[in-house]
Amino acid sequence: QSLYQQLGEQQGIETIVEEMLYRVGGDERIAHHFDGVDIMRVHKLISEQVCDLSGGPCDYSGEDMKTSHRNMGVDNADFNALVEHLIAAMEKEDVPVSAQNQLLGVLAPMHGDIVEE
Ligand code: HEM
Repeated sequence: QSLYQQLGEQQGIETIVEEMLYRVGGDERIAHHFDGVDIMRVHKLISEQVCDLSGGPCDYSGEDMKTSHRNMGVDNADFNALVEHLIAAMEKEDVPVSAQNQLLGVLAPMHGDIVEE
């Protein structure tokens, strides 16, 4: 089974990203970064990116990670907080731990482009 399939394909990925963003919005450590942001658009783009990276039939159409997070002042703790919410969302959707780790492994190299401090 491909990672895309283990994440529940398009529907599963959209649910996971929605759940993650919902938790991010309720986390006072990082919610302020999303003030004034079009969250539906970010939901669409992160879902598309995860679909693409996990081997699904999508082509990510957003900005690269360095451009889209520039001057945001995201630090290590912010990054870890978002990852924490992603893991919680995958747990909730019963994604197997090995698949969770595969997705985290694909996202980890983006750390350097997203974290600035
Ligand atoms: C693995 C970690 C992350 C991934 C995969 C990711 C992915 C993305 C993607 C795909 C977009 C849309 C790009 C575009 O606008 O074209 C985006 C935008 C955004 N991200 Fe992230 N992100 C990550 C971490 C973070 C963190 C830690 C924060 C802050 C706590 C953050 C805050 C934002 C904000 C505020 C936007 C909206 C920018 C705007 O529309 O002006 N991201 N992210």
